[in-house]
Amino acid sequence: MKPTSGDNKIIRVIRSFFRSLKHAFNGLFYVIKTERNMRFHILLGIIVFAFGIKFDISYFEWTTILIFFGFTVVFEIFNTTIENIVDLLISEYNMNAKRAKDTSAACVLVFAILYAVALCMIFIDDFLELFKIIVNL
Ligand SMILES: Nc1ncnc2c1ncn2[C@@H]1O[C@H](COP(=O)(O)OP(=O)(O)OP(=O)(O)O)[C@@H](O)[C@H]1O
Repeated sequence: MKPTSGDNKIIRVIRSFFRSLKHAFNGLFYVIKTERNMRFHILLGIIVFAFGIKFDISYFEWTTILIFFGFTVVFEIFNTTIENIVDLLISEYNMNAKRAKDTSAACVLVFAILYAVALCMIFIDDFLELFKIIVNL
């Protein structure tokens, strides 16, 4: 059976969707490859995931961790976007470039601090229990 123009349109839409997906993954891999902080967030995420399983945290706690982890990673990606745009626009030293990069980095910092506080609130009891067991050994 011959493909109709409707079929061709669907194929074009699917191809364009996968092309966009490929570009988005290229962006993600670029940030992972170039940003040490991003690799740190991922490593921390894996450790937190392991602790979450070990201490059998609640559904609400998993959701909280997921939201904090997700936003920290997203802010790190945006930070890299800002850095690249600034470098594209200005190659020499410029006070506005400095402020743009510093404030963009501050977004990640503020959220990372809130993430750390949330992790402490979630795991503090489990860690205290573990500490007591170790001390009593
Ligand atoms: N063109 C510029 N003019 C003035 N200051 C700049 C400029 N480019 C970078 N800086 C300063 O140097 C810092 C580091 O910038 P750089 O582009 O090296 O980011 P980075 O080391 O990748 O940062 P991060 O570790 O947050 O990803 C910036 O936060 C800013 O204070």
